[in-house]
Amino acid sequence: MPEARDRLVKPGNEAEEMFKRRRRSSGTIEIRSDESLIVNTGTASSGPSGVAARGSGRRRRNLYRYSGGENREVGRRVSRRVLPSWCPRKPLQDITTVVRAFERKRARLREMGDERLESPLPYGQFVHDPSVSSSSAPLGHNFSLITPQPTLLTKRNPPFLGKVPKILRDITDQEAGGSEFLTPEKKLLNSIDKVEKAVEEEISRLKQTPAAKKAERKAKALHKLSIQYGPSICIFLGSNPCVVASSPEIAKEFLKTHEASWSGRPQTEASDYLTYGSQDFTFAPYGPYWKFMKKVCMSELLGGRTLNLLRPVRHCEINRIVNVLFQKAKTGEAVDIGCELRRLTNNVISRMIMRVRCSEDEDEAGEVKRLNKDVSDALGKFNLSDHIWFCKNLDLQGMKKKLVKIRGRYDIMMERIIEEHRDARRRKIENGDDGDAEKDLLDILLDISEDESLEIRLSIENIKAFILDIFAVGTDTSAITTEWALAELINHPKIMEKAVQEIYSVVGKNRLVEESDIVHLPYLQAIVKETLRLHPTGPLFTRESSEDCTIANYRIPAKTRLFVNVWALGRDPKYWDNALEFKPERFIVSTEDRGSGKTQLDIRGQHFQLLPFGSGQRGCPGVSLGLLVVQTTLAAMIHPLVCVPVARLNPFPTT
Ligand code: HEM
Repeated sequence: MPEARDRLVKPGNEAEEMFKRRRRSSGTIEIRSDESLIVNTGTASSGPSGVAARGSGRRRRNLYRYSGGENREVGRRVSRRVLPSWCPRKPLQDITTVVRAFERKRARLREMGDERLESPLPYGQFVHDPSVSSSSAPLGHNFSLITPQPTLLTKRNPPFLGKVPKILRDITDQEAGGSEFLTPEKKLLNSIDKVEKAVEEEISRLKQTPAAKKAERKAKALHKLSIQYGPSICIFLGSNPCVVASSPEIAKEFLKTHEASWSGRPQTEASDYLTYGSQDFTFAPYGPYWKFMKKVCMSELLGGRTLNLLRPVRHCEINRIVNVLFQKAKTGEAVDIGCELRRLTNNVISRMIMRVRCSEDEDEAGEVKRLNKDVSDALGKFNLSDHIWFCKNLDLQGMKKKLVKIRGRYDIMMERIIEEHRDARRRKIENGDDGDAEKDLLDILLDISEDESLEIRLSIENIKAFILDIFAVGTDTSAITTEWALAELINHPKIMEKAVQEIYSVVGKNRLVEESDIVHLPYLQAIVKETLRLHPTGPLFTRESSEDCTIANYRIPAKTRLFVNVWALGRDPKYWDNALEFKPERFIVSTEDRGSGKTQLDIRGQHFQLLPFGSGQRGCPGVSLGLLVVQTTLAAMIHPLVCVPVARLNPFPTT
């Protein structure tokens, strides 16, 4: 942190002067519940820079603003961007006030016996690492997996989960004792370094928030609007007209009654460029090419036969994650569950497509993972050029440059992988071996592209774009669903207990759950459905109209965007009793219920109050794969085994 150090080396030891000045001031510091600090400077108060503050003895409004190193009073024209009066004259030069304030708040909370200090953990298996802030990730970032021990249930969490407060506390501890040999400057430097590092870490974590989680926040905001204005609302995103469907009836109108008009997808600059001009599947316009790919997907690529063929790949990856968790539990190490789950789904998809794992130690695999992340980020980012017509060619956010780089890297990697596959295929043909046993999705796509009898010939761009699609939509979705399911189970120990008992009764204690067990685990299936109802990973899926149509008496022009608010549909009180409660039992149909004509709620798009995979022709073609991965992984993670089998990491040889 060279700049901070430079600031401190000033003639006349300015930092020490400031320490003294601060000690002289008799002001008290209050802390608001949102952790912002306010100085109550007493009757003859003066600000840190010696400028008198107006009024006295009251909570003061922020009257000082940082300008050219001085915290000056700004008078009546109070700027909205002002620093509070306790703020030091130069940023981060003296943080003792901040540190002391946090100390006081801690002491006050201790006096009050803050309830949060007393809260027991929900379930013995997972302990939240208090040093890490909670985030939109259902499990936060770090969870320690601990072998179930009843005593652990009483372990207490400290009041604040944020990392920065913890560091500030450490700094005060450092000040309190043991560091008397350090000069004030050294202490300050250490503190500034620590705070800066922590803030940088927090920011980079925020940046890593997957697009699916950001989408959930948007869905919540639109839900609030729909409560006020009704189930179908029209909004403008820049110059683009959009409609939002927030009730099952309206969703049905769009997705079933007028399905043909709403089977397109809106294009964005990112989707168009990364998919070689929408030559993929997800963003392809509704037409003959899309229909051909849909047929190929359902019969070949994501159909039952291919899924069976690639079952060992999934089994092996689930085995691996169970091993990792078990090893870490033995040593008491913290596990970032979200990260492990994303690694699992990345590996599953990557190995199913091209036999390459996404583990960090292999160069190529690491690049697959990084690219996947960059592509998801680019596709999920709000781009002004997509919404404001005069920004179209300006590239104000530097998006175009980023896209060119990402696609360049992707081209290089994919061309090499395709070439390797072609070589392997040639060798196989020369050896007279044309069996299906070790075919991956890329092999199947190459077979299709070489088949001259088909109505559409796939180009290399089509293949590359399709693979990019599957990575973008097939990895995070399954990982986040599993993470949410785990979070719900941790918060509902009785449901967890019931699920574990069910797994015991079907699988026993000596072997790992397999995909073939899932049909015999109805309660586990219900848990996953309930998770998808409350936490759909596609909370707001989009379509675009190809022609004018009239819905709910509103005339909607062609090229209007549709947002289906799946998040709101799953909470509609008209369809769900105690909609906010996590209750898997609502998906269990007893024999008596069946006798009285009650049927299972369908999750594949027949019931419009539950659309986690969309609906109709354009619905998700990866439902079966997604459900298999989520259900089996969840079952394997909550199933306490007597011994954990050693992962066979390579059932299929990598090319
Ligand atoms: C829990 C996991 C998953 C969820 C919640 C999910 C959800 C969705 C949703 C909501 C859509 C939009 C549907 C619509 O417009 O009606 C979609 C589309 C799609 N999904 Fe999934 N998905 C999951 C897993 C997967 C997997 C594993 C794959 C493939 C390997 C996949 C491939 C696709 C594709 C290709 C589309 C675009 C379909 C089209 O435009 O025709 N999904 N998914």
